[in-house]
Amino acid sequence: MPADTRWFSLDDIEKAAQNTLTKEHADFFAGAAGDESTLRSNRDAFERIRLRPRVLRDVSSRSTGITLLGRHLDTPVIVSPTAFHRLAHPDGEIATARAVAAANTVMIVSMAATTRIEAIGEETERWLQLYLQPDGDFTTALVQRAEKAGYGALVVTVDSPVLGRRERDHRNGFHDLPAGLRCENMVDDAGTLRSIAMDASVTWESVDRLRAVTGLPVLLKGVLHPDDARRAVDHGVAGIVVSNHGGRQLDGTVATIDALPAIAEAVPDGFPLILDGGVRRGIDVVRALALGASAVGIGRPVLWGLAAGGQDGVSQVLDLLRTEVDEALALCGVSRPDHLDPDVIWTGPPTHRRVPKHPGGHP
Ligand SMILES: Cc1cc2nc3c(=O)[nH]c(=O)nc-3n(C[C@H](O)[C@H](O)[C@H](O)COP(=O)(O)O)c2cc1C
Ligand SMILES: O=C(O)C(=O)c1ccccc1
Repeated sequence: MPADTRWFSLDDIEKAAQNTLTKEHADFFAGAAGDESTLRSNRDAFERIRLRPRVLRDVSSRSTGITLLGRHLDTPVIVSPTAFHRLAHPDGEIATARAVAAANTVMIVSMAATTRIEAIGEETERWLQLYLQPDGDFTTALVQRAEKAGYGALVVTVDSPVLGRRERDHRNGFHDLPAGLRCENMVDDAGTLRSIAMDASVTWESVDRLRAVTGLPVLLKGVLHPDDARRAVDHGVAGIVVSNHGGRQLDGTVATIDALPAIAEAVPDGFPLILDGGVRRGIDVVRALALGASAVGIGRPVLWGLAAGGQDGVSQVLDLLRTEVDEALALCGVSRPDHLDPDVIWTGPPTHRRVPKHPGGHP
């Protein structure tokens, strides 16, 4: 990275990342399923929600810290699980974990990581994302490794009975990792590399079976329906990630920020709810927390940070967002994330018409 490069927004970092990636890898990171309409609506829905700040409230003493699953974090932004970090940068998941440790937040490590889970940031609070495999013994063995390595929770992705059709990848013929990279945690005891199966037969009983073999808290990722959120609570789940997988699974799903209020209504007060999908600004974090999220996750911006600048790039992504959250809180007249509530959201008639950004992003 040239020393004079300065990034002022996640948008800048996305642009910088594009210059370091091949088209097929950039498309793999950026792309989504079908017409990519969910990918766009995650952003549009945030923009539609307008804020109604309060004034004259002495916000000179502020914090962006939160408590999530009993841990204090310095920022309400955590890292959602994304595959293949070494495709973005040679330091891969290890660089991400170091940046996450420096920001004192949580990294959800993907089952499709290109680094062994034991080698990823012992200094970091990390949770392991799982696709429940048809071979339950394989899943259990991986869970035991995560326990031994000090992972703090398991995050089961439940929006993927089959993989979404990402047409960019099909057009580009992107099906495999390049030579030298592989899903390191899919190597079994016999040394054989397995592929990650999307198991269409998983049910609530599969979640119960996982809970029975681990003492770790289990969260579900990919819930959009309030009845599923209620059911998750009934099944003893420790938290929910309200997610549409960044639009990469079922195209046409509701934007996550639009799905959130009904889910927040369905679960007990204080139940951990993490929202991801389209979070790009501090004001998006404020919108999500005001509407009932305990924290938010970011997916693609972490990959852009990695691609643009390795560990330092991911640090810049997390630092920019934390700074923006702090400023947005102040400007809303709120001194801490847990003081946000729906009162800060405009509920009158729509006031916003989406205006395309000026080409290049500058007026
Ligand atoms: C390149 C890429 C890989 C992903 N890999 C996984 C994965 O392995 N497991 C998973 O549960 N979600 C995965 N996701 C979804 C993210 O966890 C997250 O839900 C989504 O990216 C959030 O939206 P955002 O990218 O707009 O922030 C992936 C997303 C992207 C963009
Ligand atoms: O979940 C995803 O979106 C994803 O891209 C992925 C990639 C490889 C294995 C599993 C999931």
